[in-house]
Amino acid sequence: MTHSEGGPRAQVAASAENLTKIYGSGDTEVVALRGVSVSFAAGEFTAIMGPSGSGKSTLMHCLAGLDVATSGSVRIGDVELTGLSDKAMTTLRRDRIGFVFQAFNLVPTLTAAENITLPLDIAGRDVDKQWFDAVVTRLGLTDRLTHRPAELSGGQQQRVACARALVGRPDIIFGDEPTGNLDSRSSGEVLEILRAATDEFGQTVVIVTHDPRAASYADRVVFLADGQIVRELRQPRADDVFEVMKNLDNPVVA
Ligand SMILES: Nc1ncnc2c1ncn2[C@@H]1O[C@H](COP(=O)(O)OP(=O)(O)OP(=O)(O)O)[C@@H](O)[C@H]1O
Repeated sequence: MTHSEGGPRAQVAASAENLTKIYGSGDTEVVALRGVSVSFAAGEFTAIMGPSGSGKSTLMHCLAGLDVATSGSVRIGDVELTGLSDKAMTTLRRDRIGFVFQAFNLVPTLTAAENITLPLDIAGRDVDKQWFDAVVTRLGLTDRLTHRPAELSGGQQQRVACARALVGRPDIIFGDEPTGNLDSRSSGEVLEILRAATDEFGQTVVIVTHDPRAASYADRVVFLADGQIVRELRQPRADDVFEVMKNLDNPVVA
């Protein structure tokens, strides 16, 4: 098993090595990732930030097995994703990874409660009723459980997607702008529960965000610019994150 600096939290939940992603070819070629190497310690909450187009979503999608890199390798725990069959990949995603993406991907014909337990139902796993109640209560969804997505606000739909990612207690939760559509109160609730997922349940959380305040909930912020990791902050304060972002957005000033 791979270890980073040592200590009880040094187990690696996910990692990328020398990841390159090229979209298109010839005149339309876009190099989205240029040899990115990064690892995410188990039980840590990491935020990925960077200017628009810097490669954040591409990196997250490659890490989560939703997209395939042009070269380099990705591991979830000790499983190397390259070369996994579609079936093995689907099983790994289903059993070990939770997703909170901006496009909520809720099933319109199912109620909120049914959407939340859907991945567990598909996997034939039991729902831990106590944990389900705890998640739903903390996300303020208790009186919305019988509603269908169309009867919920955007923020409520996002919280249902968040509950769905948490309820199976996956090893690692990936969020692409999980608070992007939320007001500051809902946003705080989602971030608090992601924080609790790491602190209380030892899950690993990796989110992409543009919001320095959201990033300040993380243990670590990794900054991307032009497809490369250019900076990292530990125990980030929103002000410090904001300063780094300002300089990345205006590289001449940096
Ligand atoms: N499917 C695609 N085909 C071609 N180019 C793509 C594709 N997806 C992303 N890109 C390009 O790759 C680069 C990185 O995109 P990516 O979405 O990863 O950036 P991002 O940092 O997440 O941006 P944003 O903050 O605006 O969401 C951009 O130049 C983008 O235009």
